[in-house]
Amino acid sequence: MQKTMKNNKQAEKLQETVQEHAGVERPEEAETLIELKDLSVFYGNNQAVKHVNMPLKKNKVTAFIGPSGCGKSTLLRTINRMNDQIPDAHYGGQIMYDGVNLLDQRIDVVSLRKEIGMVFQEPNPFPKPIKTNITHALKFYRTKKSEMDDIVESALKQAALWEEVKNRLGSSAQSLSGGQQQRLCIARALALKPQVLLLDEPTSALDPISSAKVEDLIIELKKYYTIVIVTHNMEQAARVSDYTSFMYNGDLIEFGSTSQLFTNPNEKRTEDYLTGKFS
Ligand SMILES: Nc1ncnc2c1ncn2[C@@H]1O[C@H](COP(=O)(O)OP(=O)(O)OP(=O)(O)O)[C@@H](O)[C@H]1O
Repeated sequence: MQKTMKNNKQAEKLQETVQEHAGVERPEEAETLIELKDLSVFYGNNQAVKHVNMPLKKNKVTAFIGPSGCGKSTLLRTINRMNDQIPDAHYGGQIMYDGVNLLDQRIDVVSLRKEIGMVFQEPNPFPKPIKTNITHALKFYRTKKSEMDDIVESALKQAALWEEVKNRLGSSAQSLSGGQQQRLCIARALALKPQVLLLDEPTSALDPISSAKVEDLIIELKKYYTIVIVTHNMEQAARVSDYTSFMYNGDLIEFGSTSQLFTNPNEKRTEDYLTGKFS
């Protein structure tokens, strides 16, 4: 018999949000783009992620939630091998994408990061003109000069920033607001035509209005991209994600559709976290 979450204010609010926003699709009904298989991540002897099995669904938003230090960002950064930059980081298991294990040492990580782009917590545009922020990386991929303007316009339009910056593309990116800078960082990733966008707490440094714009953008972008987001904000996870993974102490405790996980979790620890019994 299914259990329902004991009522408290936080749980009730989350349930309302999820009912308003989330679809009812079940994981087995959606196409898997990336499969994490028995994935472990270590920093030296410290195992930050423990034997995680999880699908990432195509053209869906998956949220990673859980208390601080549970391994969300580590898991996210492993997907496009950003953790390779940490000297004693190492992995076990597989990340299967298009028949290839992304953890294979023969993988070209520069091409991988083009395919699987990342946006960080703090907006980090280059201290250069807005346009250069988009074109800079394109040069490494031999993009023709004649195509640059079209790519800049299309990336900024997709990131819902074009109207705000089209008349000042030569101005410094640092003249933009925090929220605009974050959308510029999203545009910079989109210009490389990725399949997947990894977002590491993309709104935590933003004011509520800018956060809402980025959330609207995420919902719009999933038509074209597969998105994974780490967030501490449960309301945000309930608003933007189709699937949610709850992590605790390096373990994946529960993965499911956001509507199921937020309204009817299978695991007691998920319920306790969602009802604020620990944070
Ligand atoms: N660069 C690093 N070197 C060594 N250990 C690290 C490093 N980054 C993270 N860790 C450790 O890995 C574990 C998981 O950290 P991680 O940042 O992935 O968790 P998180 O859930 O994203 O936390 P938060 O919500 O606070 O950002 C923690 O024990 C952390 O101390």
